[in-house]
Amino acid sequence: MSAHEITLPAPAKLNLFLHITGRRDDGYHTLQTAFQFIDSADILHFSLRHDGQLTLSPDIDGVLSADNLIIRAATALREATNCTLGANIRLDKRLPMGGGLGGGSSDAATTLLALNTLWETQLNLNELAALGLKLGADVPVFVHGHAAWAEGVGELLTAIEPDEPWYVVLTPEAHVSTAEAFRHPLLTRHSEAIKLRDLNAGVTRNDFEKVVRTLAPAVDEALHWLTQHGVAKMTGTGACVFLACSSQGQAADILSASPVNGFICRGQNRSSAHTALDHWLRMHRI
Ligand SMILES: C[C@@](CO)(OP(=O)(O)O)[C@H](O)COP(=O)(O)OP(=O)(O)OC[C@H]1O[C@@H](n2ccc(N)nc2=O)[C@H](O)[C@@H]1O
Ligand SMILES: Nc1ncnc2c1ncn2[C@@H]1O[C@H](COP(=O)(O)OP(=O)(O)O)[C@@H](O)[C@H]1O
Repeated sequence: MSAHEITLPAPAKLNLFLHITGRRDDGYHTLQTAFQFIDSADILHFSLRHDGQLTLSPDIDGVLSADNLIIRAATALREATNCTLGANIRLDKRLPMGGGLGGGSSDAATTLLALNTLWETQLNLNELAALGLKLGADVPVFVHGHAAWAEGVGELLTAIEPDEPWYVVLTPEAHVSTAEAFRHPLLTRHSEAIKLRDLNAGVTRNDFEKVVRTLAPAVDEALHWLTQHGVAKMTGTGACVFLACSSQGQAADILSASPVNGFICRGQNRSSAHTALDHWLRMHRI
């Protein structure tokens, strides 16, 4: 393994709950949520270039390379640090897109972590998270790499240690635009703020569920079906829905009976991107 190359995962997240508590003057909504990572991930491979060029392959259908959060993250890091190096980046896209699993944000965070290492730009995690926040509200939690209680627009983070259960995640055939969900007239925008200690008191929900169920009948059906087995929730602005299970076997059984496609995975409080980066740093004795 050369010090000019690094391969890191970009894990997905679940929003264990999501309450919208208000709206800022700039139109953005304030929320409370809990993020936990799962062991399903995209895989990104980076190799250093000295000529300043940035390449990404393969393309994602429908996303211009310049709009890809990977290229945007790399460019933001280069500009913030006046770095003149470049990279060839390979993306093995495994996560469903636009499903509330945060794959694009996680790809951006993994890119910041990987290139900050290869380029030796030496930003700390707070500086990388601030850069990431300009790309998307979910990027900071992936940069910090720990399950978190989040407030603000998702950037005020407190590390938490929820259980790490097996989950069934269903991926209904529906695309829900985050912007459309946020501007829906029937969205609950003023949920009462709760305290971190109330997290496990059974009082949480995802405030987007009501509007997304009307916008996307496939989400409604998936939630309806999964609820027979326990407290099912949607993640982010959907479309994916999930259920915590008591064992891997129970998760597999529920998935095999499901009329909707999906996968099973394990909750993780530490991001696999950080675990892999630590391993790489140890191998290179940095
Ligand atoms: C609600 C979450 C929970 O994780 O949803 P998912 O994207 O994961 O489903 C995120 O915070 C989503 O944040 P982010 O991914 O940055 O949203 P973007 O796509 O950039 O936002 C699209 C649009 O939604 C609105 N928006 C977004 C975030 C926010 N806190 N308030 C808003 O009102 C804005 O109009 C914004 O222009
Ligand atoms: N590297 C990337 N991976 C996924 N989506 C990306 C990426 N770069 C830009 N996008 C855009 O971001 C949108 C949201 O993607 P994603 O993060 O997968 O979903 P969500 O925000 O619902 O969790 C995609 O539909 C796509 O247009």
